[in-house]
Amino acid sequence: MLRIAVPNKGSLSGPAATMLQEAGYRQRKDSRELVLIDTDNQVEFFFLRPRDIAVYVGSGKLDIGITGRDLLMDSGAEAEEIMPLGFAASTLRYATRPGGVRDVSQFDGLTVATSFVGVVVNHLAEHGVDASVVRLDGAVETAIQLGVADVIADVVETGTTLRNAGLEIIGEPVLSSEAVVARRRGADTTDPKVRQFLRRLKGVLVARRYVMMDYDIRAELVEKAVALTPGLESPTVSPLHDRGWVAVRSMVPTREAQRIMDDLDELGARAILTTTIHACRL
Ligand SMILES: Nc1ncnc2c1ncn2[C@@H]1O[C@H](COP(=O)(O)OP(=O)(O)OP(=O)(O)O)[C@@H](O)[C@H]1O
Ligand SMILES: O=P(O)(O)OC[C@H]1O[C@H](OP(=O)(O)OP(=O)(O)O)[C@H](O)[C@@H]1O
Ligand SMILES: [Mg+2]
Repeated sequence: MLRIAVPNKGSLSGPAATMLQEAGYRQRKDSRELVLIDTDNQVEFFFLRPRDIAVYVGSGKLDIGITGRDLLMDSGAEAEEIMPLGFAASTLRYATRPGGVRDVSQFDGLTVATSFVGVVVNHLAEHGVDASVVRLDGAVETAIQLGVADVIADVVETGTTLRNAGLEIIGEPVLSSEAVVARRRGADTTDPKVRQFLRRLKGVLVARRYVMMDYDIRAELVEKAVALTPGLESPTVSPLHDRGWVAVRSMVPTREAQRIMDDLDELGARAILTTTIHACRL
């Protein structure tokens, strides 16, 4: 049985559960359930604190885990990222009061508050800066107002929390994060159970990023049309009963679908349809 760590709370837990459900796995009905066995798929899910997941995976007690890249790097555990999952995207940024220091190079002698002590200590060392680091669990933004720190390093998505706290971002991003699949460093990913799990998640990612596009086009324009919709490998072109026309079927990136439909329409394509992809294996 494959043993998988899944976030039990916070920004990662809802999207992770949705992705696993779309990949065909059973999900817990009650958020207090700690373990769930999906016998049909031969998988055991352990619902754990996002910050602890890298530790369990790094110790080898669990085969695979879903966590944030920032949490994985901060943990110092013997675990590594094997697949980005595209949700819970954020950046770790330094911030301070307007008019304060502008960049990490000016942090000598200052105090930095953060929940990501491992990442921040490494970042300061890389820049040869001698600053103190204070570990806080959350709501780090308030540390400056209360005089606990001069600078904070915190997770930023929209920037609203920082703005509301009267702080501004300074310097370059410390780290760009998103949800990832992690495994023990160097672990065997040729294991068929692990490969099947990764293939299922990849299928969900592709199904989310692409739509299926169908259209009819005059046979002499088909080369121009397929240049607009090259598909992942090669589009399917089928003859229509009316010999002057062909039907084309191709996967296109969801974000570009409307522009491609405009371009195809312009070219003379007709009956241009897009349909969502529910699941796939490529
Ligand atoms: N507002 C946000 N938008 C996107 N990702 C976020 C946000 N806040 C945290 N994350 C990401 O979610 C992951 C989990 O963070 P964390 O464990 O702190 O959960 P949380 O969502 O902050 O919940 P809580 O602090 O209530 O436990 C991290 O990888 C972090 O980068
Ligand atoms: O840039 P924004 O869109 O405002 O999002 C970023 C905020 O979201 C998270 O806070 P959370 O609500 O998890 O509280 P926490 O600080 O207690 O973790 C994070 O720690 C930031 O404070
Ligand atoms: Mg948080």
